[in-house]
Amino acid sequence: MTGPSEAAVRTAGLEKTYPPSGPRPAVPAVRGIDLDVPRGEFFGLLGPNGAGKSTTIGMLTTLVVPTGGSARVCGLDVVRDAVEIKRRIGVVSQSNTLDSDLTVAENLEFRGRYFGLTAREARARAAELLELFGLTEQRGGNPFEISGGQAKRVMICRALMHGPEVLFLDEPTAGLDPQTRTNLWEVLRGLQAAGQTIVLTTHYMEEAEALCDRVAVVDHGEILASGTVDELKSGAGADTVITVSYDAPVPDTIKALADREGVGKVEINDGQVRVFAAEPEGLLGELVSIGADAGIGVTDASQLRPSLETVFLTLTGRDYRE
Ligand SMILES: Nc1ncnc2c1ncn2[C@@H]1O[C@H](COP(=O)(O)OP(=O)(O)OP(=O)(O)O)[C@@H](O)[C@H]1O
Repeated sequence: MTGPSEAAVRTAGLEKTYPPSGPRPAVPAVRGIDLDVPRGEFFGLLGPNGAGKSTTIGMLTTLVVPTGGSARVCGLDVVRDAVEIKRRIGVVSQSNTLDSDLTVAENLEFRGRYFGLTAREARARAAELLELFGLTEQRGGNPFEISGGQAKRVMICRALMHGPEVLFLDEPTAGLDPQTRTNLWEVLRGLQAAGQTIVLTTHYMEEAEALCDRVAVVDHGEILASGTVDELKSGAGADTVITVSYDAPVPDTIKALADREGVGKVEINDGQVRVFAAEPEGLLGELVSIGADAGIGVTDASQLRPSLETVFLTLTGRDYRE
């Protein structure tokens, strides 16, 4: 039933609606998503807080029961074959779930024993992973007395103890400082280069751009777009986004910019104008002069080069805020 040719993850119309609780109505957190992640891929679910990423990963890792659609991981059904899936995957959650009663190395060895390694095998595997992740010095330490980045690396080691086919990471670098974040990116790149299939969630655009072969942009429980970062950038049509805020309502002449070659669309919202353009040269200056001619001042201006951020803006019309 399962084999190397099976996709690592495949979902069809996957849904989760949390039931109502007291005065709170039901929450449709995930509203029919289709994913197809081949083995060996580094796949990212990217979206703002509350988009439904954790709920999706919760269903894929069998912790959250879907209310609709289907999901298969390593060819197995997340509801029917939950026990077998747990043996095949590694999961790294957002918060530190290491056991404070055990040392760093014991946390790993304990996990190895749980998955059927002998004591000797578990010790050897733990030592090997700690070495690989530059954690040998911390092996005897308490997992709550090491840095956040080190604790995250220990959690990744623990998730790798039984050689999982797919590694799931929920917001692996949330709360880490930029230097620690890029160090962790290196670790994850190394894992993928060694053949590990990785699925991560992130709300950091640059993280998805830096790591993922393919990305699904999620918002309000739905996939807005998916593909490689380059496909998304060209597919969404937002090459460069210029945003200018004025101190008064803008003149109608600004709308005429939309007729210009190389300009996709012009959005006007109160005193803010946003121009989506494939050929942005000179546009920013022009937006400032149009304001000056009409006697209104510019309070803020920015020009975003093509990125996942501009893709999000194009797809949702909203700023992507971390
Ligand atoms: N156990 C739960 N019961 C009810 N609602 C929930 C539950 N878990 C999540 N939600 C709601 O479901 C929606 C999606 O949440 P989810 O945590 O999946 O999003 P997310 O994209 O992972 O965001 P974050 O990164 O902030 O966790 C949100 O509106 C959230 O409040």
